Amino acid sequence: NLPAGWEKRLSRSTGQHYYLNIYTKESQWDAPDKPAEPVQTTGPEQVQCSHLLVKHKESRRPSSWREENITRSKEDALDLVKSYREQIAQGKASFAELASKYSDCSSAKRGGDLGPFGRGAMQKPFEDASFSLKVGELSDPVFTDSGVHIILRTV
Ligand SMILES: N=C(N)NCCC[C@H](NC(=O)[C@@H]1CCC/C1=C/[C@H](COP(=O)(O)O)NC=O)C(N)=O
Repeated sequence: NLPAGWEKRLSRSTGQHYYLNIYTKESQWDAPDKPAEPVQTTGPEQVQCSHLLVKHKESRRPSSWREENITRSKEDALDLVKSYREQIAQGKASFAELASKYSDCSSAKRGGDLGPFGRGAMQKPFEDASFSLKVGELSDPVFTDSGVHIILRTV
């Protein structure tokens, strides 16, 4: 029978069976004769990201250079972050421009730049999002105890 790490599939177009390597997602017509190996992808040691943080009343520190006492709801923070993301994605504003104006993090002064960081530096949801972005990619909204972020991986 089938070696480990493979799945037998039926090709709808040809009616033939093919074999899918569940790790690499590659497929082949002939039956595999040895187990498929999990691929070890470690990813980068460090990344550099900028972020735009919108805090809300449940943030771990509901205060920032912009606003002494932040009282907006988490939903309102998410709506704001989505609107900023839309403006950036549509090329209506640059990430750095909006981060410097609206980010509730002190990194706003640097267009949102956090500098290079490795795993273990940032809160886990932020780290996981940052390390899964390609260089130049803009994240979807990310929630941490600090608030709601969008993240741009720059290096
Ligand atoms: N290594 C660098 N450059 N600085 C140390 C970062 C420490 C780290 N910070 C975060 O995880 C939050 C979320 C992502 C960015 C970030 C920035 C926070 C957000 O604002 P706050 O909730 O703190 O008021 N402001 C600064 O720390 C942490 N482990 O708490």
